[in-house]
Amino acid sequence: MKKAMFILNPSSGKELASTFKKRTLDKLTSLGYEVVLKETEGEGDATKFAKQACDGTYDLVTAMGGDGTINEAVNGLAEEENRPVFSFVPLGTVNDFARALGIPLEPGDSIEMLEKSRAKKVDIAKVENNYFMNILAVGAVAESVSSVSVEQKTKLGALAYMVEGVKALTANDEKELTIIHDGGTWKGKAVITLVALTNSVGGFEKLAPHAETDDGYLHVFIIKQTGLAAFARMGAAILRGKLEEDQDVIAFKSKVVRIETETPMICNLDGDDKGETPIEISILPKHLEVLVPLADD
Ligand SMILES: Nc1ncnc2c1ncn2[C@@H]1O[C@H](COP(=O)(O)OP(=O)(O)OP(=O)(O)O)[C@@H](O)[C@H]1O
Repeated sequence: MKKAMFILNPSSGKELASTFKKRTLDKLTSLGYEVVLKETEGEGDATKFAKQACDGTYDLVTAMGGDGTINEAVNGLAEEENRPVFSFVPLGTVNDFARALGIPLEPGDSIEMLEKSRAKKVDIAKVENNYFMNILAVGAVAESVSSVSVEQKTKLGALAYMVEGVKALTANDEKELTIIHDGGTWKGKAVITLVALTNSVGGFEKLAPHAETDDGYLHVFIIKQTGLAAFARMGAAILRGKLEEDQDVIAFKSKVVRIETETPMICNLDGDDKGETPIEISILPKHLEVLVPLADD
């Protein structure tokens, strides 16, 4: 019999988890899995459980929760040799990984999808001992995201990030950076540097339109200055999928990126603060097999 571990964060998505727990259990059982249910109680649990699922006896790990839980589960799988196939039911505010993979954002639909799915090999990125699937940010937005409170998130959802992001980006707080990449070294002042793996960043599905989940590259955007006028212009460019054409943006792709700053700066990985500069980011091509809808290419 096939075996699946179902990792569930009961606090995710305004308690939606309890509503969808039974449906997920029933679906996995009907697909022929013996299911082991693991409910998280706090930070690190999803990572610990996902690691346990790499003991060679599991075929599938299904995680249900927000981006935080999904990221934790991927971090548990990333280092292990016997990685089961991964799937997830998104219950978050933003759900960038789901958007990028074409996984339905409605939890019921993403549970149904398990029945008509295929395993796709996707890239993840590594920064020291941490892994991310969507985005690393250094600079204004990274600092601002860390200031969004749980209450703000619950009340305002993605808007909370927008409010803090706008505040930070319009402040035009430039920092001296050195970015070493496959094509050379860039030195200069920037407000924020983004390293994206997927097209969807912060819910904007066209921020990095050329980033494919399995293209083997880190997509770097250095935003040199913002201020109110530039911010409005870049906002419009993001909606058209043309950020890289903006006069104050430098964009390139690379397999390895090293970011150095004059003073240590917070790094935000998929929405959570993890460490400080200097950092070296590398891509692990097609490292994780994820269940996506059958129709997705
Ligand atoms: N039983 C629990 N009760 C409260 N918090 C928990 C529980 N289990 C895990 N957590 C915490 O929940 C957090 C992850 O929450 P979640 O998966 O909803 O991600 P998120 O990043 O807040 O989602 P999003 O920003 O997409 O809404 C982790 O910080 C983890 O420590």
